[in-house]
Amino acid sequence: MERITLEQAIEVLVQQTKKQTKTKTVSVFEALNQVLAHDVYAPINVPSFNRSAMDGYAVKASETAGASHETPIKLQVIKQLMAGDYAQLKAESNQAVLVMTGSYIPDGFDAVIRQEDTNYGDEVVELYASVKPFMNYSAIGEDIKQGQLMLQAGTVLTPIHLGILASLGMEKVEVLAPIKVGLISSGSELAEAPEALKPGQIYDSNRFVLTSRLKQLNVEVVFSKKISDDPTAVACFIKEQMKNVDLVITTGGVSVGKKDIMHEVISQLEANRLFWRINMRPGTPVLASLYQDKLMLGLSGNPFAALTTFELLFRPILSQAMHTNTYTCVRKQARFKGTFNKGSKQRRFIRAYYEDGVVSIPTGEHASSVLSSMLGCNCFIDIEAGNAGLAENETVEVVLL
Ligand SMILES: Nc1nc2c(c(=O)[nH]1)N[C@H]1C(S)=C(S)[C@@H](COP(=O)(O)OP(=O)(O)OC[C@H]3O[C@@H](n4cnc5c(N)ncnc54)[C@H](O)[C@@H]3O)O[C@H]1N2
Ligand code: MOO
Repeated sequence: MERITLEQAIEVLVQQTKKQTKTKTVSVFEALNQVLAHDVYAPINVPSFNRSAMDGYAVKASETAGASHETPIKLQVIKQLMAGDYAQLKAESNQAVLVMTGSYIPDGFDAVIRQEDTNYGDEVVELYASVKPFMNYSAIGEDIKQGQLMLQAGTVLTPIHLGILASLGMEKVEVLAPIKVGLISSGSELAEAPEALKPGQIYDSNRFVLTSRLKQLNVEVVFSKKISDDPTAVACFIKEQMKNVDLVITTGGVSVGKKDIMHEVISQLEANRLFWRINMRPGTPVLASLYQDKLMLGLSGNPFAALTTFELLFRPILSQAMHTNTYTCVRKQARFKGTFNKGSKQRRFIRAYYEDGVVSIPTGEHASSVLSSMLGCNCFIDIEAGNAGLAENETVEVVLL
């Protein structure tokens, strides 16, 4: 089978991804990182009344003209309104209302003079400065106007979004149900703590990286299982579990070795192979298939390869499923700092750190089998096929994580 490009692979995967149709209603408190199912229009004005932005006195601006320490103006204080108080008043001439920051400003008053510019009077207040109309006055709807489109369907909810929903008095919100993913790391060499390592074994790290990454992306991880290199065991497990998930991700067993069992798994399941091998390093031998009309994404077992192909392939799938492009990797041009001498016949992604238009690479190993030098990295540099290496100050393209 011909190797395909990364873009072709993404296109095939996205085409086979069904959009999530299930929604659920959650409390705004629980909605962090979930995808909004519908547009939200503001049901109320925020604030829903004219309010004071200062501790002071609500006045009519025109009645403060010319006030100074030499020529104070006296107003009658007809009411004291703390934040949360309300009173229906009829403003008459030369009157003021003592207000606090956040207090309701009764109709007829159009500005607030801060208390520092007064004698703090209780019944009569002396003003030592004038104010312009709407000074220190936060008008109804200043923050949000009733009827305004506030949040669009497909928004991945952040703390600010939740604050906005809360300020609109919304207790619950309808979100897309997270998609369900099952994860399998395959390999007879894989151990898991507290098991002691036998000679020839390594601890399974892929499952921990990918499961936690899926959770960060608000995906429901239905199972996360380590299985030995036994194609029948893996096929049986997938057969049994496929009904519970929207997609299965596996790591390991996709290359050409005797124990690269995922080819046999696909054949036992009679799944439909979509592609095998992408023209890129790391992670070349990605094996994608369709089983029971659902995607199975077989990633390489090498930890850096598994992580890279997960980010590059799964995020477009998730964006498609969740009706949003928020998960899609952001690309930027950057100035390369350092040197990278490894030439590359194939397109290559290397781990790096991007900040303020400059990208640098870690000093550790760049091998596909090495996870630790990913520490502190926040992007990949996308290096085109045939590149001889990277030179200082060269402009490169980075994919942000
Ligand atoms: N003769 C050839 N050999 C290999 C080729 C090739 O074209 N011809 N391709 C190489 C490339 S490139 C890659 S990438 C790997 C892909 O191997 P697999 O995806 O089949 O993965 P495994 O062989 O199962 O494992 C590779 C490596 O990663 C370790 N591993 C596996 N699972 C985990 C895990 N969950 N946590 C941590 N480490 C894991 C495993 O022990 C191996 O060391 O094939 C090359 N070979
Ligand atoms: O494709 Mo592999 O480059 O070693 O991860």
